[in-house]
Amino acid sequence: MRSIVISCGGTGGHLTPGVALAEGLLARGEKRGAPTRVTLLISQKKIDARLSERYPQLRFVAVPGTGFSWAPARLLRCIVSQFQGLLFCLKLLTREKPSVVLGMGGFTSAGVAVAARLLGIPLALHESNRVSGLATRTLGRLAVRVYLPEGVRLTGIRPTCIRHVGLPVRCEISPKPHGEACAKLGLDPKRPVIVIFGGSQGAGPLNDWAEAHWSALASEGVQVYCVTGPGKGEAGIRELPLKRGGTAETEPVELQREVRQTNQPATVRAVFVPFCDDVATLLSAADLVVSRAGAGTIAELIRCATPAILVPYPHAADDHQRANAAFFEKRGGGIVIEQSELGRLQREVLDTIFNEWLLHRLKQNLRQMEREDAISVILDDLETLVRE
Ligand SMILES: CC(=O)N[C@H]1[C@@H](OP(=O)(O)OP(=O)(O)OC[C@H]2O[C@@H](n3ccc(=O)[nH]c3=O)[C@H](O)[C@@H]2O)O[C@H](CO)[C@@H](O)[C@@H]1O
Repeated sequence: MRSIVISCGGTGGHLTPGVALAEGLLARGEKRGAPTRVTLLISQKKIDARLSERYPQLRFVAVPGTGFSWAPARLLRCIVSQFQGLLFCLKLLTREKPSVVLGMGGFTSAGVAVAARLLGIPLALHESNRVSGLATRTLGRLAVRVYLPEGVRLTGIRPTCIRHVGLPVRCEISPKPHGEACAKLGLDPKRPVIVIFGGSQGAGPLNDWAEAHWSALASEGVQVYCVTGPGKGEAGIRELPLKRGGTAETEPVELQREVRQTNQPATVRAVFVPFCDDVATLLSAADLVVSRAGAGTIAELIRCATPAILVPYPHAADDHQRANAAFFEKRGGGIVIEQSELGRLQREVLDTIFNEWLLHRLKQNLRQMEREDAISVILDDLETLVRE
């Protein structure tokens, strides 16, 4: 394949699978001595800039465009910016002449998909969620290939265009030794760790829950590591002194300056950070994760075999997070709690994190869940499409 344009902007959940495919293409090109020119289209949102700066070896281009909304002012902004995005993509595709365009869903896919169609460039779309998004539903008819998660159907698309395949996960996401991961995060590997993770934007209700409950968890000896999301929550380290029996006192102590070097810290710690650049370490340190049910997070939990309690975002488009979470629970990777039921989350966390048999069982199930290499499946298929 000479050149490809991958549209993957808007959220971390769209961008990181695009990065995973781009890394796969670069590796293939190097092995074959025939590099593919990869261009990743992202949005102008801060989260895209934050994530993409970690991959200087890849070529990112920010494209105009905002998400769809029925609110009149935002709808107008969406129409104008999508038109600007279409003009931008027409110019870019005319210049680049890619062999294929791949859209990973989301609002940044619209302009480039229409531009590809107008210029006669084959278009493929990838859907990561268990309910197809607006972009896949509307643009699917323009595509020669639509990749859907296992068992997901989409009406109005020719069945011969559909391939079922999972979410491409970046090569850096793989399980690391638990002790090393804890040490990297400043946590004690001998004590249970719960990670709270709200996806690329963070989740206010999960952050609030972590603030309200970290000291109760610490008093049971459980450490908390909460990724609040950029611009959300209050970063810092909170600690409770240890009692003799190993559980903590109930009065928090301030420990913002000192990071203890000993293997046996005399306190139980809760760490709050706005963003995490090393998700493999984060998930490898966790005995249990409490998170939103974004497709990206779920695929990474599976890759690292980390059990989770999922709290789906109740306002996600077409309620796709509930569908993602239900599938994960059905496969035995963890359990689902509704946001309206956060009152029982502490009990669920303690019951699960101290139940070694259950954690072991969930890990075993997670290891059974990833059966294929999504990157190879998609890249092989795209190469076939281009040859045809
Ligand atoms: C609120 C909402 O509608 N979110 C959607 C958004 O996901 P959103 O971006 O919120 O979350 P996902 O869980 O899908 O993916 C997040 C990605 O960002 C990375 N990351 C996140 C935080 C961090 O500190 N560091 C970091 O690297 C994660 O490792 C992961 O690769 O798109 C997904 C894919 O269509 C959907 O499934 C989600 O429902």
